Order: sequence, then structure tokens, then C-alpha cells
Amino acid sequence: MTPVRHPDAPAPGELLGAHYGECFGCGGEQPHGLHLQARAGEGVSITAEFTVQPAHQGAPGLAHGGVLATALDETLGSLNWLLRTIAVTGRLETDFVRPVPVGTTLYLEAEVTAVAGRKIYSRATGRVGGPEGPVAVRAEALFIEVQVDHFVNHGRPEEIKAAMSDPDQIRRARAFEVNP
Ligand SMILES: CCCCC/C=C\C/C=C\C/C=C\C/C=C\CCCC(=O)SCCNC(=O)CCNC(=O)[C@H](O)C(C)(C)COP(=O)(O)OP(=O)(O)OC[C@H]1O[C@@H](n2cnc3c(N)ncnc32)[C@H](O)[C@@H]1OP(=O)(O)O
Repeated sequence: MTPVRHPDAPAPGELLGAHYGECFGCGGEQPHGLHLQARAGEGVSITAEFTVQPAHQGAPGLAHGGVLATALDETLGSLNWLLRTIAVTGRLETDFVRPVPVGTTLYLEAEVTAVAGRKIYSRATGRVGGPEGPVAVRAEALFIEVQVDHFVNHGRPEEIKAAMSDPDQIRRARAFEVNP
């Protein structure tokens, strides 16, 4: 099925903010996290930026591939805001096309390509030098829709307890869910 942007999705150009403050990809409370900032695009698409820090190295002066995969994963995960669906990564296939030095800003974009029941198919690219620059990384992913219970049942109780007693977190979790 062709993906459908939810009528209450954030407007194109709107900054999405973190879905969870402690998230390694987008949270503000992780000193060595990616602090990735995502923005709603047209249709079911997202743009995002992330600047590689010294804490993200694999080889000297170069971004770790796993960190770049995280940036792609996080950008793809942000598409959930536009579908107003909670979904987790089931599969993430990554191509590393060019090395990415520390200090580089990665310009990411992602889109949902198809939805089939609980399965959400998507793809993303990360470019260097500017939003129109050469592709350094790309990914194809399959996200699977889950209920909030997925986190409540599987997350470590102390973090779940803290999240559930934080009204801001409850509001953010609700923003993902389709209103009946
Ligand atoms: C108040 C408390 C607040 C707490 C919540 C706070 C905030 C919530 C808001 C947002 C958070 C949301 C997400 C996080 C966002 C961004 C982070 C980036 C994203 C991630 O980083 S997220 C972490 C990594 N991620 C995982 O931690 C998943 C571990 N995993 C599982 O938990 C299960 O594996 C699951 C649930 C995925 C599926 O399990 P399941 O039992 O529900 O469903 P099942 O297995 O039946 O699959 C259904 C259909 O998907 C197909 N399928 C499944 N997996 C596939 C694969 N790998 N390849 C190909 N097809 C696959 C099947 O083949 C079947 O297809 P079909 O229907 O055609 O038969």
C-alpha cells in the first residue's frame, strides 16, 4: 500500500524534537549521543542533520560505521511521527559509500516507500557537503508497528517507571499514536 501521511502529522519544515530525552540518537540528555535533529518533510518524508563528534570515531578521524547506521536508523524511526504509529526497527540494511570524517555534518533524508499491515518499508540517504552533496551512506529498512506495551513489557523497569511518571514523555508517546 502507498504510505499515507496522517492528517495530524507535524507540518512540513517543523522540527520534531526528541521522542525520548535519553535516546542515543536524538535525546538531549546523552552527552555522547548523536543529538540528531529531524524535521518533517513533504508526504511521508523526513530530513535530519547530525554532526560527527570525536566520541563517534571508529578509525582515527573517521565516524564509526555503527554510529552512521544509528543516524540512519534514527532518521528512519522519525518517520513514525508522520504516520502517527509506534514502530521498531526489524531490519536495517546499510551501504557505506564514502568515509565520513569527524566534524562532518551528515544531511539525511528518509521516506516511507510502502506499508503492508504492521510492516513499514522505508529508505534513507546521508549526504556530505550539503543537502545536495554526494551520498556517503544509505539504508533500506523494515519497521514493525508495536503497541506502547512493547516498551513497558521489555524495557528495564527503572527507566520505564521514570518515563511513565514524566508527563512530557507520555505526551511524546501519545503523539506517535493514531487517535481513534
Ligand atoms: C509510557 C512509556 C513510554 C515508553 C515509550 C516511549 C516512547 C515511545 C515512542 C517512540 C519510540 C519508538 C521507537 C524508537 C524510535 C527510534 C529508535 C530507532 C529505532 C530502533 O532502533 S528500535 C530498536 C531496535 N529494534 C528492536 O529492538 C526490535 C526487536 N524485535 C522485536 O521486538 C520483534 O522481533 C518485532 C516487534 C520487530 C516483531 O515481532 P512480533 O512478534 O511483534 O511480530 P512478527 O515476528 O510476527 O513480525 C511481524 C511481521 O514482520 C516480519 N518481520 C519481523 N521482523 C523481520 C525481519 N527482521 N526481517 C523481515 N521481516 C520481519 C514478520 O515476518 C511478519 O511478517 P508477516 O506479517 O508478513 O508474516
